[in-house]
Amino acid sequence: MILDALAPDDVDHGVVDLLGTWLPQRRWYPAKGTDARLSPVGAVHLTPDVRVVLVHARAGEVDVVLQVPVVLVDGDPPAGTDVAAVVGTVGGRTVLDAAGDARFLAAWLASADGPGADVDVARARVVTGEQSNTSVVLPGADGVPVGILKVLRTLAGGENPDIDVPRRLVEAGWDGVPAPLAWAQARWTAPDGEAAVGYLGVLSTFVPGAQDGFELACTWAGEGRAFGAPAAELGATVAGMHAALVRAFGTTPDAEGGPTLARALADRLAWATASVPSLAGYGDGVRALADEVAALPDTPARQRVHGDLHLGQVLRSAGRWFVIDFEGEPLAPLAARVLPDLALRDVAGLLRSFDYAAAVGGLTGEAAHAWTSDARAGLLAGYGLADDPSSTLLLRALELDKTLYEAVYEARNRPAWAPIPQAGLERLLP
Ligand SMILES: Nc1ncnc2c1ncn2[C@@H]1O[C@H](COP(=O)(O)OP(=O)(O)O)[C@@H](O)[C@H]1O
Ligand SMILES: O=P(O)(O)O[C@H]1O[C@H](CO)[C@@H](O[C@H]2O[C@H](CO)[C@@H](O)[C@H](O)[C@H]2O)[C@H](O)[C@H]1O
Repeated sequence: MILDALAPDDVDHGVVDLLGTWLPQRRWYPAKGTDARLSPVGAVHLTPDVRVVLVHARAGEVDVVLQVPVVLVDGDPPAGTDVAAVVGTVGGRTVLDAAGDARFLAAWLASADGPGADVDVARARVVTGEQSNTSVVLPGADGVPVGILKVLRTLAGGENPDIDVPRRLVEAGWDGVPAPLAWAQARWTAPDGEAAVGYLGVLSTFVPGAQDGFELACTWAGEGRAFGAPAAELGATVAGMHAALVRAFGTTPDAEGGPTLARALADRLAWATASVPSLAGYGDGVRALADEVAALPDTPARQRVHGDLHLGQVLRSAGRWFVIDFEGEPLAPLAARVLPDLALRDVAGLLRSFDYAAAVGGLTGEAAHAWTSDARAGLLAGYGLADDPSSTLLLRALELDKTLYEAVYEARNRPAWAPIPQAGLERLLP
């Protein structure tokens, strides 16, 4: 079922007036530090008291439709209401942030598609700490977590790889991804006046006792503990994911694979240099490697891939790996993120992560080299990568491509970590 957003009414306008001060305090708000213009584009009424207000936010380069679910209660907030959940008052009704509210969660589940799950919405717990969306853990009647609902904060019409790809992987019989249990889609009028249909969120199977792969690797690196064994298991998991992606989406032969990748590398260099001009110093090295790649007689067929695979996108639980977050590189346009690509791009992403884990774990010099070499060897062996010159060259080119992306990502988001991709560039282009 697709939920239709109604045209904004007085309540929606009143809610949006309150959001000017409330939104900038949310971790997921993408226009922090700006004086964004906010206007309602519509609202999905899940019940008379629960609605999802869709808000157009514009500030500089930011031009997005945000999802703000709210619950309206008559009069003052009920006793025991978390003050952080109170957005304000509209027409004598209190407006509450609904993300973790049982009334919203029950209404959402009742409107969603998919197999569903038996959960106790009264025991919901909002996950703190992540940034781009809001995740809510939903336990069963016994209090044991069953699912995790991701409320997407920035809405987009069309396919959403973070939901569509796991759905297709599960259909293809792969169990290395948390299975989507319920998903909700809405139809709204986009700010350009066109109708848009897109996902509001997804409830996925909760992975119990999950450890974030990056935190795990950093801890092991910090303890000087070799990561080769879990890395090998991760390699096997990624190989299984790639095989399932082929079953689900097929492959696209690419007779021009070498020149295509060489052009992509040159484009990446130009893109990265535009943001971080000092990267121009690596131009000759990048171009030389691109020339080698362009001359490759053939490359593997292209297929759907994860697209932004790194250790922060994998969870480890009871000796198994699970892959999450299939949305691709957040800095790339959606159209580019859903194109078939080289499966080795995902392997290269994980190789880069080992450099990060070693650095964040505090390893330097020979100790860092030994730790990453062991993890790299484990991953490649587990993945089953042929040890031939063509694969080695492709992998090096894809690692270089990712490292250029990371140099821009770190310059924009975490300048203190910029030395990590910088060291990667030195290693890849000696
Ligand atoms: N299926 C799951 N089971 C258990 N924990 C999960 C699951 N999916 C996500 N998480 C936890 O929630 C966090 C945020 O999930 P993620 O998909 O990365 O959200 P976002 O897109 O907002 O960054 C993850 O880092 C992980 O710790
Ligand atoms: O997780 P996202 O999809 O938001 O990906 C972005 O952020 C990542 C950082 O959170 C970034 O990953 C880089 O840092 C990781 C350590 O924090 C490291 O493990 C990765 O190898 C490294 O690329 C990712 O590039 C970016 O798209």
